[in-house]
Amino acid sequence: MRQKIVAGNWKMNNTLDEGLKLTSEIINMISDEVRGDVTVVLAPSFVHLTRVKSLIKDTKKVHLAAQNCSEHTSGAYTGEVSAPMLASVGVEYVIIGHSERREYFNETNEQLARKVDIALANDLIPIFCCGEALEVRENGLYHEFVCNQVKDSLFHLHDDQFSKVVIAYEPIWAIGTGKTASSDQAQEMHATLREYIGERYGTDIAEKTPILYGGSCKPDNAKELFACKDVDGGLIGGASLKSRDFTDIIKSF
Ligand SMILES: O=C(CO)COP(=O)(O)O
Repeated sequence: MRQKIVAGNWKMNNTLDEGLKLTSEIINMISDEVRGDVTVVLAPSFVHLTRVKSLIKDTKKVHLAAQNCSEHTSGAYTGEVSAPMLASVGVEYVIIGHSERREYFNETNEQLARKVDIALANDLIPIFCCGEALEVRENGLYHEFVCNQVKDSLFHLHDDQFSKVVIAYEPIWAIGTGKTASSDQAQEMHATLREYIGERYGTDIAEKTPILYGGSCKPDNAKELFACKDVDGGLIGGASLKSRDFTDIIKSF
């Protein structure tokens, strides 16, 4: 059985008080009712990581992610946050290659490959994001586009390294637009990715790789998306900022 994961990407939202309140509400709401095999991950901003960590550290169900890390280990990179720094405050996962980082901060597949390496070297689990823009979807070349993102940033990894990676398929046209991919569209892309991973790493590893869906995932569509054979959970943006919506999504499994 593949690991099921629901991760909340808070992006650049929430003051400290708001983030702590949201975290406490989520902890309380999921206490008894969430399936044991669902891993819940919260990705607050860097400045809130340590405080959120102190709230979640006694629960086994909620884990901590950062939204990004530097491709460098240390040094004169003003404003950057390194993977060793994240590991040292108890972060377990790191989102790498979100489409907003690719678009607004010009992150390239090659740079993301270096971030993945440095995350793994520091025992952080990369949640590697991929996904196509609307024009790529419409010109029909989205399979090649998304598979190339995965190849260029991940396929240099050895089997044991790749086995630690979580993938998030987030079609850009569905992010924050309210226009989710249909369950058929999500399943099709997830199955393509799994097959492509299988060609490189073999069926065993491909079958164990969690592939999350992201893009306007909400309580009213999560059940249908999560029921797809190759959808192993979600990377949730807007709906992760409301405790009720986020926990309803978690309970959709
Ligand atoms: O980008 C996302 C998660 O990383 C998805 O955002 P929305 O759920 O707001 O569409």
